[in-house]
Amino acid sequence: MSSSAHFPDPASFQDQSDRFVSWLESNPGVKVNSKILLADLRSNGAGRGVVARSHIAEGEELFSIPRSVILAVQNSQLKSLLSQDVDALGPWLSLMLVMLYEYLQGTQSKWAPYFQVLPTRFDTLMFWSEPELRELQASAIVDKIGKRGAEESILESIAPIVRANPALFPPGNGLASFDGDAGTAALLELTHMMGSLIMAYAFDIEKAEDDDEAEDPDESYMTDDDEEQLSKGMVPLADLLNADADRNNARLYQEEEALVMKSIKPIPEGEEIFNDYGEIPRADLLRRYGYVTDNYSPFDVIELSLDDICQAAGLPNSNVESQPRLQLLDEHDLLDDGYVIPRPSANDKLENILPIELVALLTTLVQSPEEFEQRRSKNKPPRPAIEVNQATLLYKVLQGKQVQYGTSLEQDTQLLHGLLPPQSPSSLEGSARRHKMALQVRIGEKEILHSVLALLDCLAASGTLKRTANGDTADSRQSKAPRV
Ligand SMILES: C[S@@+](CC[C@H](N)C(=O)[O-])C[C@H]1O[C@@H](n2cnc3c(N)ncnc32)[C@H](O)[C@@H]1O
Repeated sequence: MSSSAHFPDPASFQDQSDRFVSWLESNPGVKVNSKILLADLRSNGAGRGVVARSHIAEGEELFSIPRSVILAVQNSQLKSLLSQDVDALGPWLSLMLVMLYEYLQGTQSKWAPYFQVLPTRFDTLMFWSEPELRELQASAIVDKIGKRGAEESILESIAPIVRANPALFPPGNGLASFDGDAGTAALLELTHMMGSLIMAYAFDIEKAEDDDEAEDPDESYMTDDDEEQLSKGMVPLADLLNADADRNNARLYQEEEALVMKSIKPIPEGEEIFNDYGEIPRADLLRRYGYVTDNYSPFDVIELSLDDICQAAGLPNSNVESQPRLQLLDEHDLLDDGYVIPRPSANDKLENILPIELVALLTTLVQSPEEFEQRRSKNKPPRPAIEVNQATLLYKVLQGKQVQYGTSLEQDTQLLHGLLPPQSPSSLEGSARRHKMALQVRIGEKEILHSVLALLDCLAASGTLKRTANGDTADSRQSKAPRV
């Protein structure tokens, strides 16, 4: 998110910031260091952010937010107004319901000035149209958006509570109720807004007696197993810090009475104060936070699906029940739906970047029938190794993946350069901005495909690749060997 278009009433942007800070400071116990400033960073494409007014030393307290100010289930009145146990909904849905309640209270809500600075529109993948999503081409991220699952949970768990309590959840906007098609659409829109805010803004809140460091808001949109999860809360101001990979210079500490943001290095005057969202591939950054910067490119990955690997190996399908090779791996907990390969860095060797489960799968798939039967009769998984046949199969999978993207790395690089002058990245809005971010994501993934193929080429050229034990050559079992 970046621009005016994401915020309600953008003409009052600065007033809203000022009112928010005044409201925040009016809460007993809140402390805000006078060396920081809530800044308008829309011209950089970064919405609001926190900036150092003057030099800040390492370890200085930037602000302190008492636990009672956090927008969370335990601090909202809703719990006492409903007969249901709100906490039983789990961390995501319970906070979503509470935020919906507080939002619909309008100015009556304790957090009204806080809602005024939160965006109402997002560039997270949940909100991309089909044509926009197609720009991500073969990126595995497209299958991880989970919009349908989220809507099913909302309709199953949240809608009945909302509809049964119209006095607590007044629909507003000329809508008589949250029933019927129009009501359901409005409810889904509002709950998606709350879900997206939780995904990009909320923190996992540790219990008061725990004094450890904060977790970053890094969970996917309601896709986690809710068991054993910490409760979630919206921490005003702490969530107005942006992040930019290695530019992290502040951290939130969860103390007994308050959540305290401190600098973790000296911050010069005028510099932005950044939180840490984690080492996230740009595809995931886009899914969760709706933005990308090049600083995250070292964390890009590619994901190869089990289906694609099985297909390249000539298996008719990837059903565990009907494929004994997959069954054997599954029994040994070595089977996955997808295999993630990180971006190789300068001196990385192939064996350092390929997950062991992927090598085990490749090894199983290239074994001769006799060899496989031998391992299966002993109920032993294969000994994972990168030999000629495995390398050849991997090569074929990677080439197949390249084809799925539809355009080449060179074409995409040209497209990106043609989009806009690099010095004005934030001048793009709406679909054009999404198009650019999709290009950045798919370029990152294609670069990894190229690098891994190059590593395979090097390995083949080095002459160190072993042939498999049964003497099969790569060419006898696979259609195309690595270029040697
Ligand atoms: C926790 S909020 C930070 C406050 C946010 N900028 C705002 O104005 O409300 C996270 C959101 O900020 C934006 N953001 C964070 N870091 C960014 C960056 N380095 N560049 C651009 N946008 C960023 C993304 O839209 C993300 O979803």
